[in-house]
Amino acid sequence: MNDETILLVGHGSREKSGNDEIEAFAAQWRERQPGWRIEVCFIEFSEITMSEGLRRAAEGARRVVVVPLILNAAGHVKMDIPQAIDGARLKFPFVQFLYAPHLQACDPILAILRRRLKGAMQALDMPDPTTTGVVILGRGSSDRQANGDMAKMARWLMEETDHELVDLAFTGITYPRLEKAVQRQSLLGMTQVVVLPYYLFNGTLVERITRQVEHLKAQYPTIRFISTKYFGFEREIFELLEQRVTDLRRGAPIGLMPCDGCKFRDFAVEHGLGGHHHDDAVPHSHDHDHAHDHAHAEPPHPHDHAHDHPHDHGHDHGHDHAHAR
Ligand SMILES: C[C@@]1(CC(=O)O)c2cc3[nH]c(cc4nc(cc5[nH]c(cc(n2)[C@H]1CCC(=O)O)[C@@](C)(CC(=O)O)[C@@H]5CCC(=O)O)C(CC(=O)O)=C4CCC(=O)O)c(CCC(=O)O)c3CC(=O)O
Ligand SMILES: [Co+2]
Repeated sequence: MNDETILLVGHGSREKSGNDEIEAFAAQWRERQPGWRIEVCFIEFSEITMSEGLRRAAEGARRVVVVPLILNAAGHVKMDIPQAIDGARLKFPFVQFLYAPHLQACDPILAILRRRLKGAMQALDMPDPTTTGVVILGRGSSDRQANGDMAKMARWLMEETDHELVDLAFTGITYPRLEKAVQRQSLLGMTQVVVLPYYLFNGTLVERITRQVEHLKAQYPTIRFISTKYFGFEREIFELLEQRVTDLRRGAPIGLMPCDGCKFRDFAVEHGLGGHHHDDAVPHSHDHDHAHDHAHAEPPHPHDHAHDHPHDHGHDHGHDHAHAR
């Protein structure tokens, strides 16, 4: 399929090494999939903006598959990328643009967290998990749906391990912050604390986390701290993205997102944005947590995040969250 471009959308960072890692990730992906034409662009902090990336991807292509290299769905996934795609559709009317779902809080991501936690426990010489607190440290957003998905991961990790205390903290925007989570874990008698940054690549935030953990070590000399590596290059990330691409090519409905807790609901209703089905009494029983088990065909769901579904004319933005049309 040489008339198709995969456009990988990374977040981007002021810390150049983070952007270099995303380029390196794309290079590794090309090695895994030599037949695919893979381009890269960034939401922020790069000359290769989304509009530039979309232009490059559209060149000589009949179809562009936009694949966000993003963990959670907040403003970037719900607003920024769809807006950029809308712009590209106007500029390149003969190119079809498909929008894949973000990575999501799902079992493959949980597998990475479990591997990181296991490695940390080994590095600590396997202490008692009941006195070893865990803190999943997410970026945080003002979207409670995205923040809630992280809470789900903390819960799942607790259910899959012997750690009794798996907390969630955020680097910014929302609370609690790492310091508060550690303060609580200290009061509850934890003698080890494992910090699991929920990040894909290096950046100013990851570097800040490293400094914060050093600070905490000095502040709590009786607690042993360990902070694990971000997970952009893990096998599961490549596999999730590949699943996204093959699902979209098949035209499978994927990445269903429930409306519960969605911060753009009122905005969309107020502005009468077409295609936004928040008021429909659609049961969310088939809200998929992972994009893996989509072998069964389902009718398109209004929250189907597979934008520009090839068989879904006139409703090309499945999860129509308030992007202007
Ligand atoms: C350092 C900083 C940039 C700077 O100023 O240098 C930075 C950096 C990075 N953000 C990343 C990720 C995300 N950023 C957001 C959202 C926002 N990020 C914003 C600020 C900042 N982000 C600056 C620090 C401010 C501070 O001190 O806290 C906000 C406030 C303003 C804005 O950017 O619009 C806006 C809040 C919107 C709201 O209110 O909700 C979301 C959620 C979403 O989608 O909206 C995700 C998750 C994406 C996912 O889920 O993957 C990554 C990639 C991490 C990785 O690799 O995983 C980096 C790279 C790095 O760390 O350098
Ligand atoms: Co950010």
